[in-house]
Amino acid sequence: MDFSQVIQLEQYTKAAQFNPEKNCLFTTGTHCLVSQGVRKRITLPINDTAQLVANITANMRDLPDDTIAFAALPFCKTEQAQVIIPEKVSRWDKAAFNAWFDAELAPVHGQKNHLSAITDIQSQAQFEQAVVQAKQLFDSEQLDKIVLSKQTQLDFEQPINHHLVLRNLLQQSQSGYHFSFPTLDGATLMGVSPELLLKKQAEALTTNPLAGSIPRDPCPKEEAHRRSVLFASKKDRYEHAVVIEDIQQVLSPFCSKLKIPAQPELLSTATMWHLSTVISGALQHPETHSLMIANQLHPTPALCGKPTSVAYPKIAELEQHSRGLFSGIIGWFDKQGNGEWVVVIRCAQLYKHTATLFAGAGIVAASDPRSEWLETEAKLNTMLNALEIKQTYYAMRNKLHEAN
Ligand SMILES: C=C(O[C@@H]1C=C(C(=O)O)C=C[C@H]1O)C(=O)O
Repeated sequence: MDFSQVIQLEQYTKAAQFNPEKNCLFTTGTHCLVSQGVRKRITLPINDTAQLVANITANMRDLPDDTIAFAALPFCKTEQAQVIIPEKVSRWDKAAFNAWFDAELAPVHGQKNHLSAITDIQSQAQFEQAVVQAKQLFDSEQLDKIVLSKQTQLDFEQPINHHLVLRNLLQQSQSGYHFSFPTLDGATLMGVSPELLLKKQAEALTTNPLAGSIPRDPCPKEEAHRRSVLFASKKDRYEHAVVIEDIQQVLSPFCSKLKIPAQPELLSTATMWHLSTVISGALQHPETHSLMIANQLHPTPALCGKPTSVAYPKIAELEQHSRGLFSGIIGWFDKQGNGEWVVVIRCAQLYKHTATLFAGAGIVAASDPRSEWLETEAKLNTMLNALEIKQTYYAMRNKLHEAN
């Protein structure tokens, strides 16, 4: 599917309205893909990439040529990918979808989300302690970088209003890749990722890794200061360089051309600044499936560490919980293997009265444990804003802090 071609705007009928608890959504650039119905739902192991692609190809073989599927792959290679092949996928202009969704939402505007409790799966002290422990690993020179994350569970008085959260995500983050995916456990994985792992269209490849971050600030003067601090930060430039080096190693064997800018740029989301590099390439074999490459890039050192084989088991040890789909990858692909994959960050798993939020930060030898914790707090703001609970969240946090 080539999104550079003119897209026909399809109007939904009342009977086929988009429901975040049932349908998949993925936005990219100025377009939005939304699913209707489920033709097939499958789970597939991801530890063997060639087998994964063979399984996917076999499952799509007898389907019409214009079939599009959505999938979410977990962080951990011993877990399974969830694939949804819908009955139908509509392609919308993103602004038109946004306006339509907002208008459709009018009757449920009143149903706000009221936060009742916060449960940290790792406390601030535990997270900072894990950073200290990780820094000791750098001393023994086993590791260049490791990404540590936390999960926070938020409980609400009523079941979460999924429509409202998605509407807010679409409106608050104009750029980025919005996604909504109904997972097998009955939850909805919803968020807006700023990070493109891979876009593949015929022979053309693009990836846009982010690593090295600083929270945004409402004051323009402070904002300008933060941008220059981030751009000049040796610690963040190193964190970023480790990712670029790894991606270059994975992509080179696939590509006849690979263009990697000599230095990163700054990219902003609604809440953060990041160091960003847009890498483009041409494939030697244009028929290579996007997942063949994406599953080998995943997890990059932006979400895991370097070397991957050392960072991977250390993450399990230091975080002491499973990431599940968080920091995995999510995207769409067509029968020809074209597709787009983004990393599962700035998101939440919504289930009945509960939202589980995820945030991580890249740790290198020069990391300061408190700053890394604050970075993860700032990264939660995307979802706190979308849930419309930021003020209550911080008020409750302060109370918890005082009580301890
Ligand atoms: C892990 C997250 O973000 C990742 C880590 C980053 C960093 O360490 O600077 C930046 C972007 C992402 O690659 C997250 O948002 O939860």
